[in-house]
Amino acid sequence: MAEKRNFTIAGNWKMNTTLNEAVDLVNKIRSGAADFGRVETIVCPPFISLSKVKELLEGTSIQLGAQDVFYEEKGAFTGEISPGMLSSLCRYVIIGHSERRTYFHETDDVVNRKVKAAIRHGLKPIMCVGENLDEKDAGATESIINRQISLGLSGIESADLLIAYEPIWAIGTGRAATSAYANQVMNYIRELLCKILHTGKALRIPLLYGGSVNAENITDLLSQNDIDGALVGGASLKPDQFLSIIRQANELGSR
Ligand SMILES: O=C[C@H](O)COP(=O)(O)O
Repeated sequence: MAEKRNFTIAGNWKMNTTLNEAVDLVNKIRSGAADFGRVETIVCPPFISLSKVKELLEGTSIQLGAQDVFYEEKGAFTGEISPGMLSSLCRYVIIGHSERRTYFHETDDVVNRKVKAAIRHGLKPIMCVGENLDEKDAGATESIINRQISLGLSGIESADLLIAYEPIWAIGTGRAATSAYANQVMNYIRELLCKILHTGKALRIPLLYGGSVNAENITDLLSQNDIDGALVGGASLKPDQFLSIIRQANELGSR
């Protein structure tokens, strides 16, 4: 996808920031990000801060995302948040992050239901996939990705979504995948999407890389043909780092 140079940079704040800290963080990002118009910048704070962060982002081009959503519309599901509750607040929602798959036992079927529910409500899912270290070492990366994408997107024809490839062994470890490795897997994902969806649709789906992305490795990663952006964890909590990542994406997109 050498011609596609409108990058997407999403910050996943995970379970970090109180309401006050979220306000402080978004104010710093907002004031620094004004000139980076070629980049679709997304911040994904915890649920409790979505409403306030939405207010603070008004008048900017920075988009808001949630970190999860339930698939039911409403009812007796204590602690859950429905797609209808989110759709008036955010444009994006992360679904199937490996931390949810690992700690909250989310299956591909649950991920699929969530993706369908989000799309039904006009939210853009950022569906996460990725192999763990044992799977990588066993040479099973492609079969794991194949399963997660085929089942996660089962019955879905819309291209209004993003895929985040996050090798689990690279998340929060400071050891990002090499850009060549990430691009190879993401090229596989692109080809898989072309088989599952109409090719024209598949080519429109942004593929984000996630796993120890920082200001030092972002340009190298985004220089790869099949990497359209990044899902950033730890570095998205540091305004200088996050702004540097967006700035570099903007510069690369402007060339
Ligand atoms: O959602 C973000 C990813 O899990 C990456 O996190 P990280 O940048 O801290 O490795």
